[in-house]
Amino acid sequence: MGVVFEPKTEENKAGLLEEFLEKAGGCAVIDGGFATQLEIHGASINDPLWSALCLINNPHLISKVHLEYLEAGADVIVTSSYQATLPGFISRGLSLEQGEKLLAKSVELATDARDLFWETVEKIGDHSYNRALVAASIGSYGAYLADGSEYSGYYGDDVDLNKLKNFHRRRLQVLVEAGPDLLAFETIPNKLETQAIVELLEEEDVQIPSWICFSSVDGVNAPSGESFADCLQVLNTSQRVAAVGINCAPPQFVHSLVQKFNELTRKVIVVYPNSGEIWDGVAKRWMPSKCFNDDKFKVLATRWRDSGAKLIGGCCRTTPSTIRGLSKALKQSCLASN
Ligand SMILES: C[S+](C)CC[C@H](N)C(=O)O
Ligand SMILES: N[C@@H](CCS)C(=O)O
Ligand SMILES: [Zn+2]
Repeated sequence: MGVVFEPKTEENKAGLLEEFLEKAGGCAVIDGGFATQLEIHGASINDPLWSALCLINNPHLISKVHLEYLEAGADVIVTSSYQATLPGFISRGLSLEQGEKLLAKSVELATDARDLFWETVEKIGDHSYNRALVAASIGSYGAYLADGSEYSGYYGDDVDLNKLKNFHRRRLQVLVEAGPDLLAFETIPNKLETQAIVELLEEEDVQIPSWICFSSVDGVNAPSGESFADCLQVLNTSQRVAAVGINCAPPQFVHSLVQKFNELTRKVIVVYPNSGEIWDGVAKRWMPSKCFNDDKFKVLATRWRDSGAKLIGGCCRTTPSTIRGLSKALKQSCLASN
């Protein structure tokens, strides 16, 4: 029988992630590529809103994908809000209020799927699932720009700390209000945005634990070329950041980055790389590169776990099948080491 995790009150949310990990046996599984699985089901997301387009025109598909990842063994599911932004929705002719409702809906779709799935498996009795946590996705400013800059870290000379804080503020408030268990800042590419997030979490007195994940294109530094030592120094000062790591970078970079992060932080380390394909921000498609199939991904994942990562999943171009294999491998290795 898996872990049943009691909902937390405002005052004791801070330790939620650590407690969850402990009860789950030391490591937990995150879901896989969300937009990828929407596309596999036929969603057309070649749009400035990318996967968030489905919040407008296909919310049922979002629920279906959440359920598929839960069934595959995800302990944490990430909402469909990666590229859901208020300016993005407004530029499609939606009102501010409609945009805010869509953001809240992204959390509601995930929590409803989690609750429905849990109700179903509880009836089975003997199962190995944990009651999943819902992490609200907050994509970087570069994701909103839809120009590939989440992989370059170059936002232009007119983008300063205040502009980034103002970009993130209202969406953060609305997502927090919707009541997810965690906040997942994804594909952060530079130190300036890291600073903006840390300051914003403080200014908004956010009680929900966050993870902050960077992309990486060289396997050594943040995409901007700034060192992870510099970026993590900013994060280490924040009590509100529970976990730090890497998402949507190629799998072959992850092992050495986990080792590096072990030296740079005492926070939980989270990794969910993509399949190894490279995003072409101009052509807006994934280019084949050193791709990792599910079997290779699974083997690497146990290595990431052995080197200290405690939250492990997949990002773009990974699927429920990737997560199923990874979940089996990690849960076996968690049990073996406990
Ligand atoms: C994680 S990337 C593949 C998301 C899509 C990108 N921000 C774009 O809109 O082009
Ligand atoms: N949570 C997002 C991240 C894109 S990089 C997704 O899986 O689609
Ligand atoms: Zn990704």
